[in-house]
Amino acid sequence: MIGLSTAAEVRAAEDVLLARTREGVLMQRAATGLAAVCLRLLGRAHGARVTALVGAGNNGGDALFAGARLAARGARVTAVLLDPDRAHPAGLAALRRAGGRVTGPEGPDGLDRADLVLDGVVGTGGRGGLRPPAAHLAARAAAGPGVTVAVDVPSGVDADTGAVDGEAFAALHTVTFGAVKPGLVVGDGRGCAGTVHLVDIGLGPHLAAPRAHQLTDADVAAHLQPPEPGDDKYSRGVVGVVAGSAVYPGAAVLCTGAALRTRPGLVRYAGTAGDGVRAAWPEAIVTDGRPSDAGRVQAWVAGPGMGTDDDARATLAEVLATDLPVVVDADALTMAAREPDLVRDRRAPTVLTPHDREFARFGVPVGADRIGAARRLAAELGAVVLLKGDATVVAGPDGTAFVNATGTAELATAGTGDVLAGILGALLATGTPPAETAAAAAAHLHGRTGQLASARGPLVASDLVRHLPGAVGLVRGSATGSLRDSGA
Ligand SMILES: NC(=O)C1=CN([C@@H]2O[C@H](COP(=O)(O)OP(=O)(O)OC[C@H]3O[C@@H](n4cnc5c(N)ncnc54)[C@H](O)[C@@H]3O)[C@@H](O)[C@H]2O)[C@@H](O)CC1
Ligand SMILES: Nc1ncnc2c1ncn2[C@@H]1O[C@H](COP(=O)(O)OP(=O)(O)O)[C@@H](O)[C@H]1O
Ligand SMILES: [K+]
Repeated sequence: MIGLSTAAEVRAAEDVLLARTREGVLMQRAATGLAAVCLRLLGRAHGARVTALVGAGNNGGDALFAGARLAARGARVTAVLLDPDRAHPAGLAALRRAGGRVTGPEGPDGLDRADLVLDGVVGTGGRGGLRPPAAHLAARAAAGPGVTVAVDVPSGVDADTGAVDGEAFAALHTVTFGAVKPGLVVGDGRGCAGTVHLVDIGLGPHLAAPRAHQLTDADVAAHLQPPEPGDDKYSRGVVGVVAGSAVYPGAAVLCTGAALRTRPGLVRYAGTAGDGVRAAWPEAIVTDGRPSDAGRVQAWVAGPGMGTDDDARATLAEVLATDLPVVVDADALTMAAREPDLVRDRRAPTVLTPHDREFARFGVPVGADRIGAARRLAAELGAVVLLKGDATVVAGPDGTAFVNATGTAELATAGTGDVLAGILGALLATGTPPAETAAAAAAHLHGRTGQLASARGPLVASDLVRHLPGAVGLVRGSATGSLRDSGA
């Protein structure tokens, strides 16, 4: 798991370490790591043109020291000081000693010819969007030829939430120190950060346990283990699906198929799309009756394509009245938003899977802080909230959060959400991981499946179902690979 630490958590750990190390040691560690990534990106130092945008705080200090290291190896470095009187004095002296050039915000900045642009305007000390001279330089850097590299956090991005209030630096790479900040992987900040490189500056032992994480293939593989000799179809988790309708059988077919393809134990379907499900998935056990006619299950998936009429409402209420985990998706979300007590009164885990418009039906729009929004609704309803999007966020009622690290924009097509609901049902039915972890694992697997299914071109939702076994194998396989890589 990759921990996501807030700016305050990083600062607290830095304070402990600063008191125990010689002055400037942490900044040197940061600048050394930063310069090493820049060298890798440049491929050579000698003759490379580097422009560093330098603000008045320690973030600017990192950029100046890294610039000094690059200049010492023969790079032609220009530091653009946004506030010349307040630039980090030791960093500035180091850059000058190494032969770097220094100019002001209106001076010859070299942005039109740079091979690499360092953004050291602001880091974790930043508030709000970039102000005029910095905003103008950031826009020129984005339009210019240089590889854009943000120091710690792209300037203008809120490190904790990923919110961008106004202008921000658009980086192709972000070199971040001590811990990955949530704002680099979620919301608008994710788009500004590009590829994130983590530099270890020794904060690890002093960091508070993070309240947000990203799962890796290895984490998810632990929930996708192959069956053992003693397993039977029941022990692998029995999923119940209430979805689709006679008019719209597609959602039921996709959801049932996804549950079967994730963990082929047993899937029971109850509803009015039974004929479609029977035709597509002879493996499923289908009843045209109510959920209580379906037989015993270990988790329910409710909602995709089921409608919101009185009959659908009664079906949803029946499922929610059980003491089993329930995925509340699509039409079931619309009904739950009308009657939140249906969810609030439950004791068994409930996972709500809204996209932004469905989320807003619960009263407040998502806004720029996606983790905060998911946490708020999760706490209010005592449920797990899986907020779909470019980087899907999962939050539990206790504030535990996950940001998904897999996926592709090719998933923005009808029916892919129905597939996610089916995957999630399959993972919940075994009852082993906590519901928020199961939800995060489902989002991870769904994203990997999207990547696999779109490797050669656009995907439709049924392609996802077809590629699920391959994606499960891929996640299991790369987990084994990463264990080997680490020498375990
Ligand atoms: N504390 C430490 O020991 C370490 C800090 N490090 C670096 O220090 C950074 C934090 O440094 P600081 O706390 O000095 O703060 P920053 O350097 O992030 O920002 C503070 C400065 O930015 C200005 N500013 C704030 N918002 C702005 C905006 N929207 N537009 C333009 N200017 C704005 C402020 O007026 C202030 O001068 C980290 O992000 C990291 O890069 C690293 O060197 C590692 C060690
Ligand atoms: N731009 C995007 N980038 C990555 N994933 C996306 C993007 N847009 C949508 N997705 C993913 O695709 C799925 C869409 O689900 P949903 O909106 O419920 O679709 P539907 O209701 O048609 O099934 C979600 O898992 C979401 O995270
Ligand atoms: K920065």
